[in-house]
Amino acid sequence: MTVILDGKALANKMQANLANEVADWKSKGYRIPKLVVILIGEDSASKVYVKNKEKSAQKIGFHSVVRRLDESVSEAELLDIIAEYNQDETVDGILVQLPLPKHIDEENVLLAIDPKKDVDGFHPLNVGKLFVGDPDMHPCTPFGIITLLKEHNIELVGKKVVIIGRSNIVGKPLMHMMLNEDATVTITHSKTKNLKEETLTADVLVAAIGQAEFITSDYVKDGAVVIDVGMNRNSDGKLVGDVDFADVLPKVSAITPVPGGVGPMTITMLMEQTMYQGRKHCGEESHDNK
Ligand SMILES: NC(=O)C1=CN([C@@H]2O[C@H](COP(=O)(O)OP(=O)(O)OC[C@H]3O[C@@H](n4cnc5c(N)ncnc54)[C@H](OP(=O)(O)O)[C@@H]3O)[C@@H](O)[C@H]2O)C=CC1
Ligand SMILES: Nc1nc(=O)c2c([nH]1)NC[C@@H]1CN(c3ccc(C(=O)N[C@@H](CCC(=O)O)C(=O)O)cc3)C=[N+]21
Ligand SMILES: [Mg+2]
Repeated sequence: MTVILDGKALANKMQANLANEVADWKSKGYRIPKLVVILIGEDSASKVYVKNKEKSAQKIGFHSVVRRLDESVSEAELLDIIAEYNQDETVDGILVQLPLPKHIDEENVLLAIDPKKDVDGFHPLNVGKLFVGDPDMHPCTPFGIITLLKEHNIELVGKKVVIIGRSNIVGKPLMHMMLNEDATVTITHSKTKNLKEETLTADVLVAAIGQAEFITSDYVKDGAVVIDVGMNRNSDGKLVGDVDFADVLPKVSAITPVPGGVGPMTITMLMEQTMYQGRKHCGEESHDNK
């Protein structure tokens, strides 16, 4: 029997738990966590993610601020705005939506965010902590994938995990998290020779490519677990993953759908990490309910 790894269901459950915790804090007069999302320009895909994040934050009861900046904002202005939120003690999490306009250096921006407020886990300090096996703030998409697999008791110890895609926001951090779970990890990319030879060895196959329905059943070993990170529009404008779901389904033991798989988990981990910071700063010593 094939298990559909329902990210939406787990996201709803985890977000309901967070909402209960926030309601409890409210009743005690504690300060409520605040998440600031900085969105630059008019990229419509980015706006959808930002809207989903805002919806979840409001449902949980967090203070949620979306700071929209014009495409033409300078790097210096953006760094000043980040510094302002770093200093603001009522702000627990700061996220700058990627990708950035070309005139802004991504590394400078990620370095500017206080690592303690870096709910995306993209600051080099947090990246380094993950690399040495002592993570603090995690990148949300890979963290969501690990959380979903654990919820379904899918064993990772000693398993062969093959990741397609080596981005800093998905593939590379997931490689480290899988290593920290004692999996044996292979990472592949556009220069990989004989990709299929690699993917056919996978007990757990993760597609983070950005190409609609690229992975068909001939890439997948019988009984594998398939995780689809992709968010693509197909020719009819429908949201589809990097995996051809219907083609692969009969072959796998478990699979994530798109939508309703990894996406909602990404947002939930963002909320969890905002709460994680909030738990340190919204307790009895800081119950001024700002
Ligand atoms: N669900 C969620 O929460 C999230 C979804 N996404 C989605 O996941 C997908 C990947 O995102 P992201 O990691 O940012 O993507 P990037 O575009 O940064 O990276 C894509 C990776 O796929 C590799 N690749 C591209 N084509 C091929 C190919 N034909 N064969 C093998 N490897 C290939 C690239 O190789 P190379 O390095 O050689 O170029 C690269 O490493 C996108 O669809 C994105 O929208 C992203 C983040 C969160
Ligand atoms: N600093 C930064 N952090 C990010 O985490 C980040 C980013 N920049 N840039 C863009 C990518 C992409 N990403 C998604 C998050 C949720 C959904 C999501 O909610 N998907 C829903 C449905 C989407 C819809 O409403 O159609 C689903 O899969 O069910 C998708 C994609 C976060 N990213
Ligand atoms: Mg990218």
